[in-house]
Amino acid sequence: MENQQQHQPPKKSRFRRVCVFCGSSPGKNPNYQHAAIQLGKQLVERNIDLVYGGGSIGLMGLVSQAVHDGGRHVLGVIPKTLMPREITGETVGEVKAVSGMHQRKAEMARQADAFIALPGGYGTLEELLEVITWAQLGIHDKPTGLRS
Ligand SMILES: C/C(=C\CNc1ncnc2c1ncn2[C@@H]1O[C@H](COP(=O)(O)O)[C@@H](O)[C@H]1O)CO
Repeated sequence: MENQQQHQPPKKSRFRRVCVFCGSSPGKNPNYQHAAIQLGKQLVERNIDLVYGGGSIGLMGLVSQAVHDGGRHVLGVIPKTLMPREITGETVGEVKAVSGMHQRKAEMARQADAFIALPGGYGTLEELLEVITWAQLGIHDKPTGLRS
């Protein structure tokens, strides 16, 4: 049984790169941090790369570290002005600096095949609602999910 589990073929996904929106804080409930790490590991298990807001703090830092540690590509998209606030220490993967918040969202949406939102604050909510309304307007037809 143990051997069978070790030799499971990798799970296949129709998505190549998924965008994750999540909090720049770790949140009060440890389940949120656990969910961020688990989501990162599930992306790795399915051979899916990550695009996200580029921060190294909070849940953003946890999910990006998990994907990077698992050997998948991480693309962080972040406005230059937010770097001192949302990046502390080493960054993981590729960091793309953009000129503003709108450019960030547009670039994340362009790069992703689907969107997943984890717990977060107003920023996460804003990002999630924007991609939902873009879908409503027919700007994209990429699936959007919420892991609450
Ligand atoms: C300021 C502008 C628009 C409205 N605000 C935001 N739009 C997009 N992303 C945002 C906004 N405010 C914060 N963020 C980012 O969301 C991430 C998570 O933040 P949270 O509050 O911890 O959930 C974080 O990277 C924020 O930078 C101008 O168009």
